[in-house]
Amino acid sequence: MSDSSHVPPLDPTSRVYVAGHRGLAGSAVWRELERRGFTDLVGVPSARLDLRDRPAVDRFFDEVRPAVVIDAAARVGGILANATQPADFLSDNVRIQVNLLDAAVRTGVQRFLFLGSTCIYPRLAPQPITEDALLTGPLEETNDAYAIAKIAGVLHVQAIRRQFGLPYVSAMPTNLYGPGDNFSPTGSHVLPALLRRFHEAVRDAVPEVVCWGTGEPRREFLHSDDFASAAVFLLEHYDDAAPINVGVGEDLTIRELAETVADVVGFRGSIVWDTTKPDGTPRKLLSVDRLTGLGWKASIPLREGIEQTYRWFLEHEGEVRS
Ligand SMILES: NC(=O)C1=CN([C@@H]2O[C@H](COP(=O)(O)OP(=O)(O)OC[C@H]3O[C@@H](n4cnc5c(N)ncnc54)[C@H](OP(=O)(O)O)[C@@H]3O)[C@@H](O)[C@H]2O)C=CC1
Ligand SMILES: C[C@H]1O[C@H](OP(=O)(O)OP(=O)(O)OC[C@H]2O[C@@H](n3cnc4c(=O)[nH]c(N)nc43)[C@H](O)[C@@H]2O)[C@@H](O)[C@@H](O)C1=O
Repeated sequence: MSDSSHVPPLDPTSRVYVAGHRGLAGSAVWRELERRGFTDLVGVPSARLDLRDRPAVDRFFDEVRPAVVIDAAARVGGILANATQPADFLSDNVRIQVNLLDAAVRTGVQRFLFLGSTCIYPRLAPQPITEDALLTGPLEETNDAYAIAKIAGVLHVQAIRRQFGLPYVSAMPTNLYGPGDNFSPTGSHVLPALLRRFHEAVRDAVPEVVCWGTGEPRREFLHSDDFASAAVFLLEHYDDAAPINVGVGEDLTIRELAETVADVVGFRGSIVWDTTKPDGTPRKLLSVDRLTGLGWKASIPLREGIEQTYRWFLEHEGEVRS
């Protein structure tokens, strides 16, 4: 297990490259680093640096020479995007992470945080899911291609530790939400999708909202600001080959989530379940014992986080990703 005592604190003047700094997780990590006084942050939009382009990534690392890399860049999407574009999810994510990790090793990056996902764990893993459930059973079919890419990333980090002795680590966030999320009606995750759908139903006086699946699956949700706090904490307190779960350790049904979102948004109509859409994994509640054992705990209650994200959505409705 990790030994926090030998992880040196991050120097706030060191150059930190946040890959995917405009995304949900990356933008929150950026804000957290700024809040903690980091003065040399680097971020480049995908339109200027496509991380699938290996020569471009190599040139970027040669020029910029970051000391620390947080990899929050990936092709990311909800259950439908994953199920319908598996080749893109596998190919893009393998290329992005391989290019970043290889360039980091080659140019002497000191610390690297790779972000996986809870979908790396078997579909029917015992609950709550501990980190040692990895590779113990079959994956959930709706996101197996994405999961295999992420598992390759975890193994790549472990191989780098073995071969080069570098203190690179992997974190497995549970389902995230927050300001700057993707609110696409078909491509996004459930929480932003429902915020938007219920909001539009209220706005347009529609009496009925359709949600996907049976409503029975259980999910856990972590606010992106909490995630960012954990990410920086891990860079300073975690140095182990095993991936570490990042979550709250509590879940709810999708039906309960829909009712909460409806209440926050002020929707008083009926909720209908479209069972032609997939449920996905029945449950993926994380064990967060390893993380809490190091001294970190989530602090934003779900209802409060949803209210805050809805306020953000209202202020940015015209510019949200869709
Ligand atoms: N959201 C969630 O619920 C969860 C997310 N994760 C993981 O966290 C990480 C961040 O996810 P999240 O913030 O939600 O995702 P987002 O979609 O919000 O952000 C992803 C970022 O990756 C960048 N990106 C994508 N493709 C490329 C590319 N080819 N070249 C350069 N940059 C690229 C995008 O940059 P740009 O904006 O410039 O186009 C974007 O800002 C991912 O690794 C994801 O797998 C893990 C568990 C749950
Ligand atoms: C983070 C995680 O995200 C994905 O896995 P997922 O947890 O299944 O994610 P989801 O948020 O899309 O769905 C959660 C549940 O919610 C239900 N649901 C209801 N109504 C809507 C809806 O309107 N949109 C969506 N997307 N889901 C809906 C939906 O049917 C499912 O039962 C993978 O990309 C995976 O690879 C991954 O890592």
